[in-house]
Amino acid sequence: MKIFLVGFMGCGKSTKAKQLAHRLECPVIDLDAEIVQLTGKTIAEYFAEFGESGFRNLERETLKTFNYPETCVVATGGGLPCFFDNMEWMNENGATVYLQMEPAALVSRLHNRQKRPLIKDMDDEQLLEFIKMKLQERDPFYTKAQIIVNAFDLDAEKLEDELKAKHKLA
Ligand SMILES: Nc1ncnc2c1ncn2[C@@H]1O[C@H](COP(=O)(O)OP(=O)(O)O)[C@@H](O)[C@H]1O
Ligand SMILES: O=C(O)C1=C[C@@H](OP(=O)(O)O)[C@@H](O)[C@H](O)C1
Ligand SMILES: [Mg+2]
Repeated sequence: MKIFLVGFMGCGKSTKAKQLAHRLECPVIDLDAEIVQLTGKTIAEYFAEFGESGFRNLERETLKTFNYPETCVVATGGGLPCFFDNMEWMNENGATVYLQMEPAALVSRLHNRQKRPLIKDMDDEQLLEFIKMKLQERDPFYTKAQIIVNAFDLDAEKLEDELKAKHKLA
């Protein structure tokens, strides 16, 4: 079973994917990190060179062509479910979990903005407005996930229990 974690930047996908994979004793794949490895560029450099549309094309390609192990946890980038048919593809090819979090909590998690080109020059106030606007646009995609959890106080054990209940993980 492939488990895809989706949600807004800062909700903890990359962090929780590692913890969950550790509990399940399976590999973790972070699609942003795979893109960095594949291209030899940071996400910020890739955006600067090829624009957001270039990044979205490569992101889709990476999602769909990666040679996934049978069981793994996959951290997706925050925008990935909201382009092309990526969300449907994940729902058809694995289990999907939306790590949901309030805008103000997301702001408090997003200290390291330089790594994230969409928000790199924003102060807290601008970021809060941006998140409120973007979440309205993205929530309809995220909420297509099979499991929706509150990401604020989420621990990996609870997440594992939810997945076992819903997907009969071994
Ligand atoms: N449970 C947590 N409590 C506090 N901070 C967290 C927690 N989980 C992640 N973080 C921090 O929040 C930020 C975003 O986490 P990250 O896993 O990179 O999110 P995403 O991949 O969804 O953008 C990081 O700085 C990380 O250290
Ligand atoms: O929300 C987005 O559009 C993005 C989120 C980032 O991933 P994280 O959600 O892991 O920060 C990364 O893919 C890129 O900067 C674009
Ligand atoms: Mg991440």
